[in-house]
Amino acid sequence: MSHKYAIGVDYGTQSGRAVLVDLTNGHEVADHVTPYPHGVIDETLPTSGKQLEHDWALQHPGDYIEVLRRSIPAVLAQSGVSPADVIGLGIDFTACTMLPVDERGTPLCFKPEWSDNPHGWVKLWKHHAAQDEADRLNAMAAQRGEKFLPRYGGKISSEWMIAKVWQIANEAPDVYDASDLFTEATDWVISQLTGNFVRNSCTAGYKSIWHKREGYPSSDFFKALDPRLENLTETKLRGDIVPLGTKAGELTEEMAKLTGLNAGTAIAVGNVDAHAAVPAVGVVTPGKLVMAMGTSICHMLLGTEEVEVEGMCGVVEDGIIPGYLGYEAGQSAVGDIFEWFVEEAVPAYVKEAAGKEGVGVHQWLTERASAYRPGETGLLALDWWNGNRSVLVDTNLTGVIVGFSLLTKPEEVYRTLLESTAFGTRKIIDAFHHNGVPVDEVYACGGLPQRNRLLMQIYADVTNREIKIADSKQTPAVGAAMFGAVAAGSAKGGYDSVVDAAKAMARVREETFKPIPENVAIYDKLYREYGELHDYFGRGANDVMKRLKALKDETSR
Ligand SMILES: Nc1ncnc2c1ncn2[C@@H]1O[C@H](COP(=O)(O)OP(=O)(O)O)[C@@H](O)[C@H]1O
Ligand SMILES: O=C(CO)[C@H](O)[C@H](O)COP(=O)(O)O
Repeated sequence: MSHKYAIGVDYGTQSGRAVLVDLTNGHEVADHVTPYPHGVIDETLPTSGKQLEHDWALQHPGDYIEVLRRSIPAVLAQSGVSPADVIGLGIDFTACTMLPVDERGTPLCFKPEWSDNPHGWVKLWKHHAAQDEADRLNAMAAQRGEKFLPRYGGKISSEWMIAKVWQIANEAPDVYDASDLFTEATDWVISQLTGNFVRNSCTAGYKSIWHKREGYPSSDFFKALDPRLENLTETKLRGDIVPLGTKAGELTEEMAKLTGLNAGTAIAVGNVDAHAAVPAVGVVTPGKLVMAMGTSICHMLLGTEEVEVEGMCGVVEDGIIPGYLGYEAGQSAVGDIFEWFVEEAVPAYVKEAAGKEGVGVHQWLTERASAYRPGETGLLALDWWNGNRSVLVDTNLTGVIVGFSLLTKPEEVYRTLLESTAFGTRKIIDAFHHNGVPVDEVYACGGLPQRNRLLMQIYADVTNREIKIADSKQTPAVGAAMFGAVAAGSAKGGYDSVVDAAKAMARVREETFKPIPENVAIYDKLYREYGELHDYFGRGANDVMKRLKALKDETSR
């Protein structure tokens, strides 16, 4: 049998990337990135220029197809691999990134009657405008003692499906009525590739409160939330829910023309970006935390028992690797915080100096920030620029920096922001480790470990753990390709399980980041201070962040 390949497509926040992977060794033969033509839509609708409210984040579903149209032919051309040797394709996506579609699977925003209604569009994972609905859902679930709540760390996030669907029902009942299905974008793209609509158990479990043994919450619960939602799960959330690695179907003739692949190529069911990354770094057993580090961080961990951990995003049986409980936690802004600083808060002289030296602003700041020892800036920050997604689970929390003086330099602030995200990660690691889900090893993948060594050293020092780095530029995409190979199966030159695929294809670099004992000691002290601030602002001692946000909403209305 000739050499076989699979393609993985990773749909990130700002772009989609395709990787063509050699199935014998996981080698990335070719990759190609397509920035979304419409990017993240958070100010105005591209159709009419209609203004969006605060906390909205939308996407254009056509951009997802554009990624297939541009990036798949590009990797085929770059590699020279024959489409006949590409036996499978898998995708992974941000989540919960959801959209309403009609009976034919057409996104409502493609239809003239809905294109000017923001609720007809894709709500991106970081759309945070359904916080009211999430709060009411959590209060009702707690009051009724719903068994599902502890599985999600005690709180369902406003980023997830039910809060987003309920927001649509509340703010745009006509869109709600016109929607035949609400679907994760990952399942929608797969339905476009294969002509079959199936839901994957990963997003259903983590984002739509579905449980392998118990199914969705009861219709009584949904009725108590809102009578309109009573039959939601049998109607607008209907659809077979199938495990990761299942073959969703085969590439249609139409999509074969668009992508240059052969019709009939095996297509795996959709997956989530961070979850797909886990087998790609070779993690198929418990005790090993995988951090997918980019715009945000998702922390992924396998366990053998269902344990309740404060603020975790969720625990789902078979949610990452079949046979294990998959735990997820996360920080909703990490790279996004650094980007905010670079775009919005550095003085002009920094940009000029970086330009003169021919380096990016991140690199300029990082080089200077590296000259400081831990504690030397006198600064400490809370990493809540986009709310808090784990432990506190509250999108109404905001950022803080303490310790400014007239001598504070931009590179010190940048370093402090890097450190704040590492403290956020340590909170999550501690929550798991001290509650029965051990974290013995840490792995990192995603864009950040490739770009910023200082950041990775800080994470090793703050967590006091050695960090192994994925030997891949596009780890989730490689993971998605592995699932594509599993969908194809060994008879076609793929694999029969993702564990087999990981054994052959996963790769980490030889170089690791090891904690430096003197840094660990200082960061322990700073982490205690971080904990004080965290609890003071985050656990109700001082709700100033929420009052400011409410005032902002009131005055800008
Ligand atoms: N040198 C750098 N140091 C730290 N962060 C960086 C650097 N360069 C880019 N970033 C951040 O990386 C993030 C993008 O991460 P990436 O993994 O490529 O994307 P995504 O999260 O969409 O998958 C952006 O938020 C950006 O601010
Ligand atoms: O919550 C998620 C997964 O469960 C999001 O998909 C993720 O946080 C966004 O990913 P990225 O930072 O790579 O764009």
